Amino acid sequence: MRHVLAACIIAALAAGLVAVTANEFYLRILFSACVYLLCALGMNVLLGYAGQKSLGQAGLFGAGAYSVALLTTSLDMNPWLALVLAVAISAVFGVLIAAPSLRVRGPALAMVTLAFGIVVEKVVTEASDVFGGAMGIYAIKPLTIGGVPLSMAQWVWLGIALCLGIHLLLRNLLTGRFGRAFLSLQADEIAAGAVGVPVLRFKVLAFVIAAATCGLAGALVAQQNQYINSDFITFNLSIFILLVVLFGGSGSLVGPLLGAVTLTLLSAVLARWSWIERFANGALLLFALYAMPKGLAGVLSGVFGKIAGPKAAAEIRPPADVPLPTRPAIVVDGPLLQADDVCKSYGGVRPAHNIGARLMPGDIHALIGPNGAGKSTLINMLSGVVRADAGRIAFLGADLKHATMHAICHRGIARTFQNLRLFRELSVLDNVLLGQHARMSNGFLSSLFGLPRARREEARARQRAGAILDFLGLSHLAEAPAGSLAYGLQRRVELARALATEPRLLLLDEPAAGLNPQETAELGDLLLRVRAQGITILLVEHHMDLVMRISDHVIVLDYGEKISEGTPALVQSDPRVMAAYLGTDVEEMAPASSHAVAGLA
Ligand SMILES: Nc1ncnc2c1ncn2[C@@H]1O[C@H](COP(=O)(O)OP(=O)(O)OP(=O)(O)O)[C@@H](O)[C@H]1O
Repeated sequence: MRHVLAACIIAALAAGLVAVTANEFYLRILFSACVYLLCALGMNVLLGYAGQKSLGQAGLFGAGAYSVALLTTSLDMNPWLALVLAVAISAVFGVLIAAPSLRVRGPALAMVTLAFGIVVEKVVTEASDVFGGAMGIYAIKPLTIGGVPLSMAQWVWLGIALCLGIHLLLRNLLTGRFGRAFLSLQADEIAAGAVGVPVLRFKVLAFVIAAATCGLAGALVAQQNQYINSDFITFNLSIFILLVVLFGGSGSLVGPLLGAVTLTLLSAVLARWSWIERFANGALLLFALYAMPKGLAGVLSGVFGKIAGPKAAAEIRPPADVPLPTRPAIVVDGPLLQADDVCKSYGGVRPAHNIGARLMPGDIHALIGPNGAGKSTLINMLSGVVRADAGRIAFLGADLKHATMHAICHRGIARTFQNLRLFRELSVLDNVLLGQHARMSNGFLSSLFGLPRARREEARARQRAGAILDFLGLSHLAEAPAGSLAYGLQRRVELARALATEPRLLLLDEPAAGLNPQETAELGDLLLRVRAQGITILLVEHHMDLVMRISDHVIVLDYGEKISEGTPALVQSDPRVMAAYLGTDVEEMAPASSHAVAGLA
């Protein structure tokens, strides 16, 4: 509520300023600040949260402006209705511009969106029959109240009200399930998919939000001026919108406001000298990128953070004996997961060849084998990170071969990664809450409007995340950035995140890698406690002492083929396993096999 109150006070002060300002020039500056703020609010979701770089926002601004122009001039539509439709049309363009983001990333995506902006600019310039070319479109209907066009002060009040409303709506969205999901895309798309975030859907959503606010800004400008031409839709505008977000602080809720107010005022001061204005904008962009990576908002929060003083160091706490939040128990008749004749090859390398496995519920299964045997590849196929070339993978009877990563997570398979894939910049709690993403049911609208359902789901997810952190002895570290922790703790946070998806099957890819003997022993105890909660585990591990101590069933791979499986004792006495580990023939190993394999531990 404090944030809402502060936003309302700022908006009321700005509105009050409008009431006492008769000067049209100042009112136009305030209106421009509102227009840029609208663009920046959506762009902040796209760039600051979802991490998608777009240089084509001018094209979306143009989509809104020309839509409202054509709807009110050619179709004589009511200006308010035209404004709403212009936003919807811009949102559709947002879907179009999002399409390339599903295939390309980083600078390549920036180039594609840049091309979109240039294409829009060229189309409206060249297609003079429709868009009026360089002459533009005149006599656009302005917004009216009771048939009377808005005065300049009323335009600014409308701009302030829209900025306030959209800011508060986006704040609802970004401080919960959706905001975390956007941030996870920016951090690591594979990890995001593994915790149940539908990566493609969320990318498109971020583009649509940015397109809608940019289109709204364009439509307002066209209606206020009652005129639009291609000079409004230049590459400079795209850069300026980007600069507003970066300079204000991308990924911060107040960043767009800080950026829009500062840069609009600066442009107004420098407007007389256009070459200085461009130079200043370029210099500020460089400055923002190099000296203030978190923008003005980052600088301010750094200053206030220092005044508040450093946080007290957290002491280590033992795990609590609390139950894990889990899915309702089901009776499984047969294996939980069954893989049959699964194959995978990369060119000449064949990490999986006709592999079959039956994972019985409630057991700890271990997948072992020498380096390069194909263990991670099998885990990747089971979790949807890579697709099997052939064979069948069935989980609780459903075929997983073509399922996406997030769908597999929704079904109840969670995983950790051989090389940690934490959301390093996010807190431990947010990492675990991301694990709850698939278990939350609040959709877009309930999150946007902060409806009771969204609040209930958030409270429930936080309570469950708290229980998981207690279970793993991490609750005292909840607010620490995950990337700041010691390696062993980071591994535990990744386990907590996987457990937060409330899996039926937990896939662990070398969870003891990099741990010291004491940490490895503690991990073993922890996994036994996880199994006791009814969660089946498949563990890839090189630490044979750990494998032999906790596993019920061991599968051995070598050169992409299953060479042995059974109880730890059975596998230990299998000469083929010893031969695979020592790189010798089976015949040579046979006499001394059981002693020798025991020696692996
Ligand atoms: N994306 C890929 N492209 C090409 N080759 C790959 C790819 N992924 C895995 N491989 C190859 O497949 C083989 C099996 O790799 P995988 O990582 O599954 O083995 P592993 O048993 O997990 O090994 P380690 O114990 O060393 O992690 C290796 O030769 C590896 O180089």
